Amino acid sequence: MLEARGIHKHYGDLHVLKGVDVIIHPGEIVSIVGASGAGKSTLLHIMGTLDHADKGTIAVGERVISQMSGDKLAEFRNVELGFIFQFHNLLPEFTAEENIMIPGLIAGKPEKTLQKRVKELAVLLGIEGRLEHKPSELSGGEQQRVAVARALINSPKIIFADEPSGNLDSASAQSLHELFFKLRDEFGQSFVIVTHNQELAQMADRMLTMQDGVIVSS
Ligand SMILES: Nc1ncnc2c1ncn2[C@@H]1O[C@H](COP(=O)(O)OP(=O)(O)OP(=O)(O)O)[C@@H](O)[C@H]1O
Repeated sequence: MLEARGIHKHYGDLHVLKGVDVIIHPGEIVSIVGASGAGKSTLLHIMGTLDHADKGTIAVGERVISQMSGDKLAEFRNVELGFIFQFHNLLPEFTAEENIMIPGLIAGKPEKTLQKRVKELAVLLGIEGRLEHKPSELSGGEQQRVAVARALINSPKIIFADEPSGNLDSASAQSLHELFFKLRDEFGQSFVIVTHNQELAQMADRMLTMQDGVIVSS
């Protein structure tokens, strides 16, 4: 499904990724762990095409996405990849429903189709009663579920999550983690998750441990 080969990244003199290889299979939940500064978020961003590698290739299915750029890459990212961040990055002036629809509107899908999909996702994620509210009127756990729905709206091949439960209390974190596994079990959704949460990391199908810019165990 996703194959990253020989990924190198420098920030100035800092050699952050030193030849990283990763394969993500369909329907797999992979966690990435390691000490602060090991390069986890940098790797996640490069796999998700939010940042460029200095060297190496990334392919999703048959497509070598590391060679794509501009509008083509933006379109691919919007439709085929989903993202969940620690701070959900919801737009404060829009309702939960509008936030969830945005990647679908960007992809040019009809509003009626999107409204139907939002309703289905909201029921699945347990936020059906919160759709008319703005992010500031939602709990942290609800905000993160809205972000999960937004990541799912275009049915992406892979969802990349960077510390998705880093800002949640332990009960909300646990229920978010259970949701990831439910989405995997019911729909075969793949996830790549950078986390300091040991419980989540251990629950994953595979755990990649990074140290000083390389994967030391997988
Ligand atoms: N845009 C940037 N410019 C310069 N240096 C950067 C940039 N982004 C990350 N770095 C540096 O690259 C190294 C790896 O950062 P990265 O965020 O990938 O680590 P991490 O393993 O995700 O850490 P954490 O667990 O603390 O989030 C760090 O030393 C960081 O300071």
